[in-house]
Amino acid sequence: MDTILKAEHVVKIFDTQKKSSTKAVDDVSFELRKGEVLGIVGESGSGKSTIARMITGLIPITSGEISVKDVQKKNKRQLYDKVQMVFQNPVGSFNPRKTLGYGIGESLKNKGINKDVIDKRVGELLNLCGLEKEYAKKYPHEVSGGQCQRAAIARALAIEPEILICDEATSALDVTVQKQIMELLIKLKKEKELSVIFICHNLALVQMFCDRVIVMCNGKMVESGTADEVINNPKDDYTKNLIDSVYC
Ligand SMILES: Nc1ncnc2c1ncn2[C@@H]1O[C@H](COP(=O)(O)OP(=O)(O)OP(=O)(O)O)[C@@H](O)[C@H]1O
Repeated sequence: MDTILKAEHVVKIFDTQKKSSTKAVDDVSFELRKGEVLGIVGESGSGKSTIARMITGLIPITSGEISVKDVQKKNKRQLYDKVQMVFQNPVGSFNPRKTLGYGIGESLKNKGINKDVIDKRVGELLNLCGLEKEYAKKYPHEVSGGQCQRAAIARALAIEPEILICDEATSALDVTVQKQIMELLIKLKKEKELSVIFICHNLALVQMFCDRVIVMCNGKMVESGTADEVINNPKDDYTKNLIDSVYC
């Protein structure tokens, strides 16, 4: 499988005050292959979201490098077209005064695409994500959390990115809806060859749906491998504890 994203010796230091700083990510290297779902797990504060924010260019990298295939260094426009992100709180991520359809089509409008084409595309995107096209007329507060997360995924897919980063995107949803959203991501991976980075606390979901997993602890990557290897046969003590705390 082709490598689509490569992180090499990535470090992120946050300077909180003059005398104190936090090494949120410490010498992390990994790669994402085309059409795979890569899970990132680890306790709260272990650096998972910081990795996601560096990949999308929301925050700068202190040292090391993250390269995305066919994206020139520091070209934010190219990066935005290739990498999209979905967050934990779908309702809050939409403008409450605008319809879901408006939110889904906004990036296309910004590209100068005409309204009829956008409306058609929004309907297709909603269908792809398991919602009827009538949902385009609804407001974020008029739909369930799971439906809103589907709409958020539709919005992220509007400009046909190759990489989707889901940062705790299922965490606020109940278990059945979490599984449905994961099944949608797997469908998109198969149909669109989408590569997904799935940041999640739920190891059972990660084992079920991710191809490979990396485990973060205090900013360091302590283990990586296939989901089955890491979860059924963890080598690192931290991973063992993480798994025991969930399954015991
Ligand atoms: N903007 C910031 N300024 C200072 N410190 C930060 C900032 N953002 C994150 N940190 C710190 O970096 C570390 C890693 O945070 P991060 O949000 O990446 O963890 P996480 O693994 O995603 O946690 P969670 O699972 O709770 O979302 C934490 O110690 C956090 O307090």
